[in-house]
Amino acid sequence: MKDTHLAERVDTMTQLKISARHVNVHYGETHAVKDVSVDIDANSVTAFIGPSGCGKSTFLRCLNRMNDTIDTCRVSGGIRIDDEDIHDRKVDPVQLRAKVGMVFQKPNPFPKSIHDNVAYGPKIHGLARTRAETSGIVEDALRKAALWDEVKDRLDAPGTGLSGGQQQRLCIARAIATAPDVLLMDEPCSALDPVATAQIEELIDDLRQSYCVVIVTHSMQQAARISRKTAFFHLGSLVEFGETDRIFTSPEDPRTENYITGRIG
Ligand SMILES: Nc1ncnc2c1ncn2[C@@H]1O[C@H](COP(=O)(O)OP(=O)(O)OP(=O)(O)O)[C@@H](O)[C@H]1O
Repeated sequence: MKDTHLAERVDTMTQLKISARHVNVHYGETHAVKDVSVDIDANSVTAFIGPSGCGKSTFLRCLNRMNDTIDTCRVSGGIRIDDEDIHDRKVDPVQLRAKVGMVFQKPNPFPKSIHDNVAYGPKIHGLARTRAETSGIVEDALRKAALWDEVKDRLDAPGTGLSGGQQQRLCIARAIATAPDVLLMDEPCSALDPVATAQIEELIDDLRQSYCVVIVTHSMQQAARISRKTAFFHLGSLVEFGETDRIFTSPEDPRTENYITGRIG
């Protein structure tokens, strides 16, 4: 009996990727994220949902210290990834962002070729020393982003010339190319049509096997389709967090229920 408990505990421990404790974020006088604590699993998709302005994106940006780049923004509390404090003095935020990649709402390829968009990160992080190594990383990342077959014959063409959905997959390939463990996605499908959205959702489902994916979405249907756990935010607070199926079928907090039934938000 004891052994079973231990096995369960070890299993739980090995699955934990990100642990946030009492995270608060202020922009000047605005208290955007209020005392948020949450544990996020490895190799899993976790969705952040909630009405506009509830702090989902702000909290997401805490996970790779992207808020450090905003002058008025103050973050307090603890965030550990693989049990390492991401605010420790020895953590270089640029390295952290390579390990915790980010994909934004609007596809934002660099004004460079498809190849160079993906090669850029590995080059600046010293992951590729030779042309052959770079090509290998580019191909691997484009394959993982389910884009290789569509672009392999035109790697020198500009990334900005691709369709919206292809551009977003290029941005995912760019994030993957620096060998991250975590992929943060801030409404990655909101600028895409339903076909491109379905392709990205399918891709996220594949990526889950190798990465910890955290996605902010306005679409509850999307959260229900792709995530294993869901966090519902409201007015800066994390109101409820748990298995996605449970959150959508039997939420514990009336605010969650009001949101998923369309009464707020
Ligand atoms: N750069 C910023 N400077 C000042 N205030 C900001 C900034 N970014 C966000 N805020 C404020 O912080 C609060 C949370 O915003 P945030 O963008 O995190 O919410 P959200 O839930 O992601 O919203 P949405 O779904 O509309 O993107 C809001 O009141 C917003 O106005």
